[in-house]
This record gives sequence, C-alpha cells and structure tokens, in this order.
Amino acid sequence: MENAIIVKNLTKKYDGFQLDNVSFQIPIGSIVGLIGENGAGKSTVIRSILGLMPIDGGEVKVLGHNVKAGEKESSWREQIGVVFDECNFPHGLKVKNIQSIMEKIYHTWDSDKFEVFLKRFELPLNKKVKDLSKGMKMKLSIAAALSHDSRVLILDEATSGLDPVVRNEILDIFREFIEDGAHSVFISSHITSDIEKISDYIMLIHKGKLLLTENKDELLYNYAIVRCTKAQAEMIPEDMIVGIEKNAFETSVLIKDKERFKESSFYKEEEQKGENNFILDRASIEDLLLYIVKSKLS
Ligand SMILES: Nc1ncnc2c1ncn2[C@@H]1O[C@H](COP(=O)(O)OP(=O)(O)OP(=O)(O)O)[C@@H](O)[C@H]1O
Repeated sequence: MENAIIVKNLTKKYDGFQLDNVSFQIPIGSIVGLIGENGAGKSTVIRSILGLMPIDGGEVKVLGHNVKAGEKESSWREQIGVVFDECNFPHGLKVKNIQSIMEKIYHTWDSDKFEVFLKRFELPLNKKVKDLSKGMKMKLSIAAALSHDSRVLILDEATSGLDPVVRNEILDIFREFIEDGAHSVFISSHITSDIEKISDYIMLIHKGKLLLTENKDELLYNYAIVRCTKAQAEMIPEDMIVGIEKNAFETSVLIKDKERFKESSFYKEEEQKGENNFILDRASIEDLLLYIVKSKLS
C-alpha cells in the first residue's frame, strides 16, 4: 500500500454548498496540508474521511479500509489519531486521569508513551481539562492522538490559536512522527506558514472544489510573483498568469512555470531594458491562496 488515504470523487451536498468530486491521496510517509478560506470545505473533507457523516457520492479508503458512515467495524480507527480544534475530553477530568478513559477506547493505548508526552509538553497532571489554557488543551489532544498505534494523524485546525513557540514545537513532533516512512499526517489549517513549513504536499480547496494538489517544493519552485507596472503586466503571456493584484503604485502578478516565464520574450526584453525594471519574487503558500482565491472571485 502506497497511500494511507485515498479519496475518489467525494461529493457532499449541504444547502448552498457542495463538496464537488474531490479526489486526492495521502502517500504514506508524507505530510499533506489542506488550505482554504473559511467555509471552503476543509472540515467537511476531514469529517467525510473519518466517516463521521454520510456522503452523497464517491469513496474513501483509509489504510485500505473502505470507510462508511455509521459502520459497526471500527478497528481501523485504532490506527488513526484525530485532533480537532476543540478538546473533546470531559472538562471535569484531571489530566492524570485521562489514561483511564483512553485505555478503554484503544487496545493499543501506550501509557508510557503518553506520560513521556505529558512531561515533554509540561502538562500539569493535577489540573482539570477545563482549567487548562487553549495551548495546553491542544497539546493534551495531540499527546493522546500519538499515544495509541496511530499510523495516520488527521488534524483539523489543530494549530490555530496556539502561539508561534508552541506551534513550532508541535510541528516538529509531526515531522518526527513521519520520519520512519511508515506514518502520515493530514492537516488542515488557516495558518499557511505552518502548512508551508511542514507539508510535503499542499492541497487548496475553494468553495468545495480542489483547485490544487501539488508537491510543495515544486509549487514554491514553479510559482513566482512578478512586481511590475500595469503596462508591463499586460504584456505577460496570459497562459502563465494565475492571478493579479493591483494598487496605486504597483501591479503584482502570480505566474506559474517560472522557468518558462524566464524564456518568454516579455522577460528577455524587460531584462535587457535595465536591472530594476521589474522584480521576480518568491511566492509563498499564502500568496498562492490569496491570488488563486481572488482570481476565482473576479
Ligand atoms: N452540518 C452542516 N449542515 C449544513 N451545512 C454545513 C454543515 N457543515 C458544514 N456546512 C457548510 O459547508 C460549508 C463548508 O464548511 P466547512 O466547515 O467544511 O468549511 P471549512 O473550510 O472547514 O471552514 P472553516 O475554516 O471556517 O472551519 C459551509 O458553507 C458550511 O456552512
């Protein structure tokens, strides 16, 4: 098996929204990041993968298992670690007593591992869940998700609301998790810098449609921003333009296929005119999201 998760033609309809024939794979040994604006459909994709609601079409396979909403078979869930943006442990429970619940749910619950994470995250054992800070709650959920035999970690906005130091620490743990080549992570986030930092593949969803599924390094290599004048922007070959941003001083054009752009007559002619005639800038994953979504709205 090469893929931890396979999604084919996933369709889910709500009033005024449709997850539209979404297909993708999560290769084993990789981190895949899902980005998209509010309401784009990220949680709907994740909830469908987990079989938490019926879908209207398509199929979902997790670790070779055909996921069906409401199915009795649940042994495959032992191998999935799930973290949502809210901590789902009973609020009155003390941190040190979480184990007693988890070992009943997961046959593969590993107390030693959990205790190592509690120490590493400096979680207060005698505090009740309700008295933990947001960051602590999130760390607790992540510790629990990593302390049974999870082969796949699925996280929906799990790093939102955490400070940069804690986020960084948690992102390092996700990279450690996949280091052996046998584990995978699927993470959705608004924080595109987190996704850019840790993902091997990036998926961009907009209004229920998957607009992009690509290797991150290739994305960052192939896309670029041309900062130029309005007149210059009009000379850029249209088939290379992904999106345009204009303000009073400058026009910025997101282009794809940077190497082909460098071969274009526009690039060569403008380059000959002088050094600072235009700027070719790196495009971040956030730029991709902003420009692509904006181009779909205009
Ligand atoms: N149970 C539901 N009933 C009706 N509509 C729903 C339901 N769940 C989600 N939706 C709709 O589906 C669309 C996608 O929602 P979803 O939560 O998947 O987006 P998201 O990308 O996760 O957004 P956010 O980043 O704000 O969490 C929205 O229009 C939302 O209103």
